Amino acid sequence: MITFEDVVKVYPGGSTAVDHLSMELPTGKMTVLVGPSGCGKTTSLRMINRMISPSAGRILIDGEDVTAKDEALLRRGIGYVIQHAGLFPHRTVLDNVATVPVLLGETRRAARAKALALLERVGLAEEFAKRYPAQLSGGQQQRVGVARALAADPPIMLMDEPFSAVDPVVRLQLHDEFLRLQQDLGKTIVMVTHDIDEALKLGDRVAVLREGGHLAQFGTPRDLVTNPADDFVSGFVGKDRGLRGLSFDDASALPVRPVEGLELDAAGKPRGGTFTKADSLRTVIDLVISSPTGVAVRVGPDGAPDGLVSHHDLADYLASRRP
Ligand SMILES: Nc1ncnc2c1ncn2[C@@H]1O[C@H](COP(=O)(O)OP(=O)(O)OP(=O)(O)O)[C@@H](O)[C@H]1O
Repeated sequence: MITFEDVVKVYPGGSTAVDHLSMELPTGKMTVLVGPSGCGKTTSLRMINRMISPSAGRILIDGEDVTAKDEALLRRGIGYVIQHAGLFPHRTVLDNVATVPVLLGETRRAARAKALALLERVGLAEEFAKRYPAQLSGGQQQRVGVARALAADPPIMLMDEPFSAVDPVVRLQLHDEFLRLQQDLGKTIVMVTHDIDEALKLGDRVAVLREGGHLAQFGTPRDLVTNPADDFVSGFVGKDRGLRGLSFDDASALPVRPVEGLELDAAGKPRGGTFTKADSLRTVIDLVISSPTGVAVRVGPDGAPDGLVSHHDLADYLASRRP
């Protein structure tokens, strides 16, 4: 666990970047710091690995004050990924990733084998290994940045706007890949973004900061959407809060009608969009709205249709859930 205990940062010249920040970031989870420009996100992140020192208060990792640790040892346990990836321009992709394991004492051969495995892990084929960073797209560079941060296998990863320099389509793809990766790795991740959608999608916990380095709310994405602490948070989370809230509930309790006279394609699968019990209610609503027939088809684990939902069924179900 990473604990912020009443942390304050005042820069020379008097601007308060972080104001009495207290929060607990759980081990093995991803916590996202989000808020408008200048609210102290990057400053808070960099105090964790001591690139910046607090003016007051303490930051603890598993109960130990970071300032009590040897700085080099501390950083070895903390990977760092930044916007534009920050790769070494004159080293190949492979060497960018292999550098840290070599510094940590691995043989060049072992480090390269590890680097290749990591590149594959983040979705880069072997052919990219020999290229230089300038010969990659922004999204590919970002993947190399993540692979490089993972190379020392640090328990903690700090990520400062890692996905913001890539276009929106690639960004969504990177999000999904990253969520899958994190499911396997279970690192303690702290990520900074100014994009609330990114924060709500990726964060197990989200810290919303506001101007002057104040913590407006700390909670799960569901907490923020369904129970915003104040007008600032509800304004930041957005106007479609009601709809967003439905992305946190799955369709397991949604009643379905029996499947009758459903048109199937040659493979015996229903035409159009389908959902499973694990999909969110928001997904089901979207399917029903966009379906030419006005119904969405639920399928079982084998892909066979096992129920139908119409506009009316959805409206009735949502009405029945009202407190
Ligand atoms: N080295 C510095 N010296 C003086 N003031 C600084 C310094 N670094 C940051 N600040 C100020 O501290 C405040 C917080 O900055 P910080 O970079 O942590 O914000 P941020 O939320 O990460 O912003 P952004 O989203 O724009 O990157 C800002 O008002 C900034 O101008």
